[in-house]
Amino acid sequence: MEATAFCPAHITGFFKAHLEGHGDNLESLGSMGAGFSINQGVTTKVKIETKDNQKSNFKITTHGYQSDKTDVSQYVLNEFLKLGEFSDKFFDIEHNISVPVGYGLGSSSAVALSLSFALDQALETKLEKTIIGQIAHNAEINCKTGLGDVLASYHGGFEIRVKPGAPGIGHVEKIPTEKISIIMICFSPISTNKFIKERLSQINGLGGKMVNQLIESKDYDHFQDMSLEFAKYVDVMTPRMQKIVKELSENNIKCGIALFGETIFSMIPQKEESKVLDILQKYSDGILIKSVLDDDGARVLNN
Ligand SMILES: Nc1ncnc2c1ncn2[C@@H]1O[C@H](COP(=O)(O)OP(=O)(O)O)[C@@H](O)[C@H]1O
Ligand SMILES: CC(C)(COP(=O)(O)O)[C@@H](O)C(=O)O
Repeated sequence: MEATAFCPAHITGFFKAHLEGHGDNLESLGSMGAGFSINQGVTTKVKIETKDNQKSNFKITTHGYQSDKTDVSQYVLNEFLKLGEFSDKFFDIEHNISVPVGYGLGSSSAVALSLSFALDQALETKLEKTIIGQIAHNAEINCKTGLGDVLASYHGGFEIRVKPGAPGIGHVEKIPTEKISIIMICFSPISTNKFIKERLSQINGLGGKMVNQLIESKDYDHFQDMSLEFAKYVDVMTPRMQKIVKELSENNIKCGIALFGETIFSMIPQKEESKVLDILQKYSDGILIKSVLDDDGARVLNN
């Protein structure tokens, strides 16, 4: 039994945390906000074998960008283990992570959701799609690695999260766009876990107001302006980021900040791509990523 699934990386431009909800069940927690999913992300392959005399019942291998922990994957696996009698099974899990981990590109949510889809397929548990999403969402909330990324990357596209919560509870409004390119430069990671534990309480209503404004304008340039304002407000702008934002703006190029990371993104018409690349390529200490939107969201891949 074997299955592979993909989940796009997701970038948040601004958000409002919802960490108190109905009875505090994890599915009702999350965030409102806005962002977009891209066609790079995490591909997860699950192979289920018969357990021999291995000590553990699972092995997690990561290809591509590496991470310091795998607790998100373990949470998802444990939730599936509760669904049946799998004590004679060995789970060989392989994540292929094509975006850097910890830079605001939602790698942890893409790990969780691609694994949840792959496990459902490989185990033939035939869960409802929203339940598959809820398992991944709960892993993120539990490990404090994200709030709204699972809801967003479940749906894909350029989205406004108008109601917080896991798939099936939260709602997104997708904003249709012309064919645009996404260019990003990533300099250093910011731990979402640390931010949620230490600084989240200092952020108040701005993200919620921005959601309402974007519902009105539905415009990606407006989204980028608000993302910059939000990043200044939550005080994540470094001098290096300010310098690049200034240079892009002097060349009439809009950009925003990926939360939480020292990462700048620019959503631009495809014909302007080379202008942005020419500027960002000079900063050779950053990881440059060129992408397009993924409109489909997380999914099982046919092998
Ligand atoms: N299987 C996993 N793969 C990648 N990261 C994981 C995994 N399990 C837990 N994590 C944690 O999630 C963190 C990445 O999440 P986060 O800080 O939110 O960054 P990102 O913006 O990339 O989502 C990693 O540094 C790691 O501590
Ligand atoms: C911004 C964040 C809280 C974290 O995002 P990341 O660092 O990519 O895990 C996100 O989950 C959201 O709710 O919008």
